[in-house]
Amino acid sequence: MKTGVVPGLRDGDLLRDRCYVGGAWIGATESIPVVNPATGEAISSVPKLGADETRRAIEAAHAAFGSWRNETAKARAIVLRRWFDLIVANQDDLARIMTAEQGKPLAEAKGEILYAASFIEWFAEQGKRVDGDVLQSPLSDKRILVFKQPVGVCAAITPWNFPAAMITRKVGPALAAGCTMVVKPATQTPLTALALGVLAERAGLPKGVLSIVTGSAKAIGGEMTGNKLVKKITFTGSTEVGKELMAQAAGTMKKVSMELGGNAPFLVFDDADLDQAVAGAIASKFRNTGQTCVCANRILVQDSVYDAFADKLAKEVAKLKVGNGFEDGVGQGPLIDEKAVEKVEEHIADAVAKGAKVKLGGKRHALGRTFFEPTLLTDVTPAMQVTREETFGPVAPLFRFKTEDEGVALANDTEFGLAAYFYARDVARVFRVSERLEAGIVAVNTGIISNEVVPFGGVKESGLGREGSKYGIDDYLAIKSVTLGGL
Ligand SMILES: NC(=O)C1=CN([C@@H]2O[C@H](COP(=O)(O)OP(=O)(O)OC[C@H]3O[C@@H](n4cnc5c(N)ncnc54)[C@H](OP(=O)(O)O)[C@@H]3O)[C@@H](O)[C@H]2O)C=CC1
Ligand SMILES: O=C(O)CCCC(=O)O
Repeated sequence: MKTGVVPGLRDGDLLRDRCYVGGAWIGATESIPVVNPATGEAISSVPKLGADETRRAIEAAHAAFGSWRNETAKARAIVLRRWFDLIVANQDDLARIMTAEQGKPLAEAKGEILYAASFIEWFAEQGKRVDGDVLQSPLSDKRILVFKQPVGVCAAITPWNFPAAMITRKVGPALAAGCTMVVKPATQTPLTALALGVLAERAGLPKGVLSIVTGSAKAIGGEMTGNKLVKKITFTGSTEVGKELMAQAAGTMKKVSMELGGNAPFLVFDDADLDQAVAGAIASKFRNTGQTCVCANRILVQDSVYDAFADKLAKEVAKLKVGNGFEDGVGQGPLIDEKAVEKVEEHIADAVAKGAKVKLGGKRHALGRTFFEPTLLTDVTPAMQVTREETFGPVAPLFRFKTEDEGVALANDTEFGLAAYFYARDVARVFRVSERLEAGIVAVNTGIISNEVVPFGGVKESGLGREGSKYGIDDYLAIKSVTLGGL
């Protein structure tokens, strides 16, 4: 494997063009190129696997389940801790692989690697705290116990925007709980996933406990959702595909977790600290060049502070440096592909046609390809496409509202309910609005909500289940009651 396409990579062995199935690294007759979105250059290729290889991975996971579940939680935690240590030790190389295939700036990629590692460390510990229960029996001759047991073989499908963290946020709790797992990473970012697989193997994870398959989404997804050995499907990605997978999984009544699309409101009330609100808006809106499901998608600003906020925000947006993620000082990398750029252009064109004004940016960046200018739109109204759909790009649309009730109603006027942000200083308002926002994740006076301790997940069409946090392991456990009679 040539490593020059990942600048500065020290351990070339991390860059794999094979998949990890049942403890072996396998190829296929067909392969899929992996392209650097900043340069268009092919980095490598990965095998185009299908249903047969996925079935093999599932069968290996099934075979491994018996012994993995019977290990003590402490023994599993020791292996997971070794994996965590290796991820941290190799953070620089992993980040370089990620920047090459995903485009995000190197510093942001390193941040994601540590974020990803934190889920392995956290769940290694949490696994030791999965306790059963003894319930108060309503009958004097009976005792009622509760066991918590691993659900079994799990299958995960993950997106390209967080090539490491979306995997570890699923694998960490699954393996800590005693489940085994087959992962299908996004076709655009499989190399980070495979590198994590290399480190899992080095950490001593038994064969079959974790497999990573790349290839045809429909064939792999079809096998994962149809195979009776799989007891749980966990997915992060678009709502459209999530619904499809959920319908497919219904055939064998699998447990499902869905982290789907968002349309996050970001409210700025008249009592907000505007400088802090601007900093939060930049952090939330422009993280990963606007390509996260928790990015602020609609910035709703109270009338009396609208102009001041817009001016302050424009000054900060203008400072964002666009470029190849390997260059120093770059804060905004490329978008993932041409289709993503077209979606951003479509949202801007639609908004402008309906009366919005481009305060800053608004077009492809002079660097060409998939680079886009950080954009600020004002006078945006609910009639515009950007109000309904996730833009998934560096566009900050500013809406105006008059009263708290109107702001909250606008914020909730979406079928999505993942993240919601607001800036306010009045304590009563902070409580009121936190309670009224229809979202799984609410951020008050901050633009960043992601760490291993916060429960992550949505309501409405943003999905089901919670990842990370002390609750995240529950999705990988089945509760069994045991009633003892004749006492
Ligand atoms: N909630 C979130 O975190 C994310 C939301 N999105 C939203 O979705 C939009 C589209 O992004 P996109 O990458 O296409 O998201 P998708 O939902 O299409 O992709 C996410 C994952 O699902 C896989 N997949 C796609 N189709 C199927 C299928 N029929 N069966 C099984 N697996 C499937 C993909 O595989 P493959 O890569 O092989 O196609 C990938 O691994 C974005 O613009 C954004 O709005 C996108 C990414 C993350
Ligand atoms: O965009 C996503 O796919 C969700 C991950 C973002 C985060 O964990 O903060």
